[in-house]
Amino acid sequence: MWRGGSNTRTCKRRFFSSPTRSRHHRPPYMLHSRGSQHLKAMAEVDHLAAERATARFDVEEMKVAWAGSRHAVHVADRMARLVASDPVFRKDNRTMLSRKELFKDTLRKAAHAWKRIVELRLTEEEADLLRQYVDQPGYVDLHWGMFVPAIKGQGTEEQQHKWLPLAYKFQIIGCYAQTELGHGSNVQGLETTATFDPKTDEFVIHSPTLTSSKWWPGGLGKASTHAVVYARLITEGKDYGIHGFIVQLRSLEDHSPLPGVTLGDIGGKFGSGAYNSMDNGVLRFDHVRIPRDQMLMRLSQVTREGKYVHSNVPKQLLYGTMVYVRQSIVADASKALSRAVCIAVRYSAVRKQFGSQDGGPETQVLNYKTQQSRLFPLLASAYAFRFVGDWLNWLYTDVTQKLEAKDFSTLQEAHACTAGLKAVTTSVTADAIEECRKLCGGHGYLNSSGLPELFAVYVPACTYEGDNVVLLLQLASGKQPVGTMAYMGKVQYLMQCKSAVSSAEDWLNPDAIQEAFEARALRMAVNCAQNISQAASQEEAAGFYERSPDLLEAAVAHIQLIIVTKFIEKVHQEIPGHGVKEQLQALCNVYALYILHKHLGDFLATGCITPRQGALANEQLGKLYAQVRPNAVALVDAFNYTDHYLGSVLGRYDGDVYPALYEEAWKDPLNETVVPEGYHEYLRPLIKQQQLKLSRL
Ligand SMILES: CCCCCCCC/C=C\CCCCCCCCCCCCC/C=C/C(=O)SCCNC(=O)CCNC(=O)[C@H](O)C(C)(C)COP(=O)(O)OP(=O)(O)OC[C@H]1O[C@@H](n2cnc3c(N)ncnc32)[C@H](O)[C@@H]1OP(=O)(O)O
Ligand SMILES: Cc1cc2nc3c(=O)[nH]c(=O)nc-3n(C[C@H](O)[C@H](O)[C@H](O)COP(=O)(O)OP(=O)(O)OC[C@H]3O[C@@H](n4cnc5c(N)ncnc54)[C@H](O)[C@@H]3O)c2cc1C
Repeated sequence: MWRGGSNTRTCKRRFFSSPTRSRHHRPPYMLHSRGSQHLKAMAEVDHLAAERATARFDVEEMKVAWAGSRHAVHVADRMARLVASDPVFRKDNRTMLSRKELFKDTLRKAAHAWKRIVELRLTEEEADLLRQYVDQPGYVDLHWGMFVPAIKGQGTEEQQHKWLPLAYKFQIIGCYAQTELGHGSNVQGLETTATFDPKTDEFVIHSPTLTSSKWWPGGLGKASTHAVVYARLITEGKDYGIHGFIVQLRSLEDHSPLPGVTLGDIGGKFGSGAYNSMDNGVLRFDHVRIPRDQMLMRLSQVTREGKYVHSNVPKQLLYGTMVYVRQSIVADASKALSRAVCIAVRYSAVRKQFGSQDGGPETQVLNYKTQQSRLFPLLASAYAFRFVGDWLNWLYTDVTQKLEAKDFSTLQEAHACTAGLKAVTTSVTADAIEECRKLCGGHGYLNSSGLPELFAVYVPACTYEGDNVVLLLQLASGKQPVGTMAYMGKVQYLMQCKSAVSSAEDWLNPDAIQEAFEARALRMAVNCAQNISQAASQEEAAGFYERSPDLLEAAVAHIQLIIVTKFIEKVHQEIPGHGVKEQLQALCNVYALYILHKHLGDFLATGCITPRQGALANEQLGKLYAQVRPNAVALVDAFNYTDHYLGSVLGRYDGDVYPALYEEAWKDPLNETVVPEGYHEYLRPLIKQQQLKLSRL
């Protein structure tokens, strides 16, 4: 019932029928969209071969651990190669396109992707992977990611029967129109109205103020024909709060806006390329009429007479689509982070600076301890987010099944986990992409490094689907010691326990890590609760407001505990492949001890560990970095990304960075002419004027 989308890992639904399937068996380094001569040259050199030779584990098996199964590796590989080998999906020129060109390119790619999906009879799982590897935000994401899930989750069976087949075949294109100019975070503050008119059996959708204009919905600006619009339901003179309605916006004949509908794009966004491929839109309604049965009526209904009837389910199920997308955003965080880390690790192995005063080889920057201490925690975080993302997907599927059976007991836990994990993983990932840019020095600032665009396209994830601060504050409510909160049941022990760590190696014991993280999270939560009750002599809300910065930190501590716990659980499982488990163990320890080191103040202030134990954790961290070093390149190879998907001259599989950087520079439109446009208008007159002045002296 709550469910927005389907679990793509298991779904085998095919889109239409077709005679053939494509088969590609080339290794990733053959997948550049360049000429065959270049491919030949690339196959001959592997500047990272020495790095790959030092790996102490089976990379192919690590690919399986990363992807989740052999099947997942195989499908992802096939879809990535399908995209990389198709010239329509070229993206190396993206940052040089104008907004109009970029948008048209997005439409072309989406149409071509759909054509291939139908021709090759791809399953839903394959189609979604193809969408991901095309790697260009567009209306398709919102159509499949929010419009369809909203109808699935909030529509009655009858409504699903009517609307979903149209949406599945792209006979209509939908978006998710919730946010308004005046309100985004505060959903209950939305102003758009849907007033029932019993005379005509219709709802009248209206934007009463400027601030009630829908603002931001992706796909709305130019592409969508329909939207799920969130509006205040008014019937029999009473306001029943926010509900969802399916509203047609544009003609299915010529795409013109329907009467009473004003809509357009909200304008250019941060960075070149990046999220500018998306038509985030503005929408106003002037008394637009829709039939009553276009209110999404699974959770509540309005009868023909105008009576409001609420089904006996929690009203928060209305937010189900957001929960669905939040859990998919957590899975995406590990993808974005691993891309950035892959680029930074490979380039750091290629890049050399200093170290030789006599003309001998310089030092690979990856060998600098400072580079390792900045980069390896990010590598470990990528793996950590991947595994916690898998767990969250499981939790989401589980809660969805329970909801189908009218069991709402895990709803709050699922909301808290998706909200908190979305907030922490996206914030860390956005910062990490920027850190990877810096780790690549000056070349990281070039668009051809792929990092500026990756950052620009990723950073709104900290805001959309719920501002991260607003989401973290959601964790503070309704804490019952169940599920991931179960450790709170051990309050007496955790409030007074002392860590037994007495050597750096002791920090390799997962129990020691787990206990320190649990004690820290619990003590921070208890401190908050005490401070709130002290601050709130009159009412709890005042104390909550007063202490909200502390609550935020306590929420982060709780989420970090979940991530650490899920990583430890993963490593406890049976993991096949030579050395794979050992590498994951090392990365798990890097992740946990890095967080401990970074938030040492929390651990010390709450008395969970002593300053000496903190120092020992840092000592162990240094040893772990040395352990990761020879495996670093192979650990990013295990992400199994094609050069096309990475989109970075610095992150190339073959490490042949310099010719690629050089070649890329010449492709810039500024280099189309030797003498730039504007020379005769501005440069020449200036130079001549100065020459004239000088000759007069
Ligand atoms: C190329 C062609 C390819 C074709 C391919 C086809 C193949 C397709 C195959 C598969 C498809 C898959 C596709 C997936 C794609 C996915 C891509 C996704 C792209 C992402 C793009 C993002 C675009 C962005 C969209 C948006 O941003 S939408 C708008 C989002 N807005 C928000 O998030 C608003 C945030 N605010 C809130 O959520 C709420 O206002 C609030 C802050 C939670 C406060 O709620 P409120 O009710 O006002 O008050 P409270 O008192 O705080 O809460 C009351 C109560 O309710 C609980 N609660 C709150 N929320 C929830 C919840 N969600 N669930 C359960 N419970 C909830 C809360 O805890 C309180 O509980 P208590 O009373 O017990 O304390
Ligand atoms: C790229 C992009 C795509 C989007 N796509 C869609 C879409 O498809 N459909 C859709 O409906 N919406 C979409 N949105 C809108 C998005 O969901 C909202 O922007 C988001 O929910 C944040 O809301 P806001 O803009 O109102 O921020 P605000 O709430 O105004 O945030 C401003 C500041 O106030 C702080 N703040 C707000 N409330 C509190 C509080 N209670 N306590 C403490 N601090 C607070 C925030 O932390 C932030 O620092 C998109 C946004 C972006 C950027």
